[in-house]
Amino acid sequence: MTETPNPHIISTDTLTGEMHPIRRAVVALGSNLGDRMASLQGAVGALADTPEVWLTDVSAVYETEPVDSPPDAEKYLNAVVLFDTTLSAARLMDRALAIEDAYDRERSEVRNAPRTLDVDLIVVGDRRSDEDWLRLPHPKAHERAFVLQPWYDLEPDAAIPGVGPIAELLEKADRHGVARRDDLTLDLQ
Ligand SMILES: Nc1ncnc2c1ncn2[C@@H]1O[C@H](COP(=O)(O)OP(=O)(O)OP(=O)(O)O)[C@@H](O)[C@H]1O
Ligand SMILES: Nc1nc2c(c(=O)[nH]1)N=C(CO)CN2
Repeated sequence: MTETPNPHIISTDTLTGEMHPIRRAVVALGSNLGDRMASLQGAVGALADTPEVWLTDVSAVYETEPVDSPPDAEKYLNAVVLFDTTLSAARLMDRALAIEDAYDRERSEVRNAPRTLDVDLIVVGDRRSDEDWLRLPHPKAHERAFVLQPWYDLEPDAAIPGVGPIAELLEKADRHGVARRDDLTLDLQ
């Protein structure tokens, strides 16, 4: 793992010249197709290798019943990754999509079709966005136990900006079918 930088660092985007302060980000990973652990670990490694991204923590792995999915969908493995970054949310979104593509993610017309890898941006500092290509905070994170539970394990006092503390959200969420797999672990790298 790379060392977390001084929190007062501000980086200048080499293309746009924009200045970005360092921000905390939470990314949720999911896989229910192929070698699920290999995809999740690959995504953690790819995030760790991203310039201007400094991983701070990776959660336990949870095996979860598919939510809002086709009837034959297999169980997911889910985890969350926490990091500091000076990248803009737009660049993080590009990076998330590129990491999914690197793990053979197919984009199907079927809603919530099985996928080798899903990389969702949950929060990026207090950035808000309501564009189709970038919604922040993630519009479904507040009701998804497969996101809230692994995040809560790492940061019980965290909150989703503009929504509320994750401890309260988790109490209201349906935790059925969300099982911690202590036999599976992801390396921070
Ligand atoms: N916070 C976000 N995280 C990830 N993708 C996002 C986000 N906001 C918008 N998107 C857009 O959503 C598209 C990816 O949708 P995808 O098919 O992966 O959604 P999904 O993961 O199936 O659904 P869900 O949003 O329910 O998790 C991308 O084009 C991406 O730009
Ligand atoms: N358990 C679980 N269910 C899901 C998941 C997921 O990651 N885990 N992702 C989905 C689409 O993003 C739809 N349903």
